[in-house]
Amino acid sequence: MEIIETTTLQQQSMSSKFKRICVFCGSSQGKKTSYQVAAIDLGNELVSRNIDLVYGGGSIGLMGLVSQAVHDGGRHVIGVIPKTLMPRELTGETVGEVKAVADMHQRKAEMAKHSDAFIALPGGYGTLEELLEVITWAQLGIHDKPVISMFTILIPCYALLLLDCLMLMDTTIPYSRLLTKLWKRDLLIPVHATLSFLHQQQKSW
Ligand SMILES: CC(C)=CCNc1ncnc2c1ncn2[C@@H]1O[C@H](COP(=O)(O)O)[C@@H](O)[C@H]1O
Repeated sequence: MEIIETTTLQQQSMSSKFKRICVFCGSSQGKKTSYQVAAIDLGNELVSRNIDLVYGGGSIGLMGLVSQAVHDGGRHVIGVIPKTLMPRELTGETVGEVKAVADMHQRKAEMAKHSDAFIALPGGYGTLEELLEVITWAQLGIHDKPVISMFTILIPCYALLLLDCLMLMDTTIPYSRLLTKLWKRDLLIPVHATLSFLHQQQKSW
């Protein structure tokens, strides 16, 4: 305990259980520059903690920003991309390693297989779908990896409204019970605090 408290951030990252994190995020950059800043910050934070990136491949939107930041920082990037989306006009250039998969289902499975944790940044239908899928898999016990939704942190009203509706309907397990590991309510937390939280929690995973 003593040792952990006095350990520097760098030492902590060396001993981090999280070697690779999957980031779900928009294929567009979004309206607010704060989303773009968050994507670049997240990429830089992964680099500073010696964590590699798994993502959906391509250089478009927030996906492009986070992957470029991780790649520029010298960490390994794995882009998992369905063959049908591979034409450059759809996705742009992919940095790092490209894993070609048959379809979207295989993509999600592959992304999950290679990752120790999941973080969602703002995005559209695709991001929301990916986020909900990994939450659902956790609920079913298919994996026991942390899921952090910066989607709901950065877009609190709409995303939380949707999830809160499900809870009001009592059709889903409340977040707090679903995954004590799933962090949701702390709004406006900067990216580095999100990663620090993940580090603090890592013993429970
Ligand atoms: C045909 C077309 C419009 C391609 C756009 N290009 C794309 N290239 C790669 N992955 C994507 C693309 N569009 C959506 N995705 C997937 O859906 C997520 C983002 O979708 P969205 O922008 O949130 O909804 C990404 O994490 C990625 O897994």
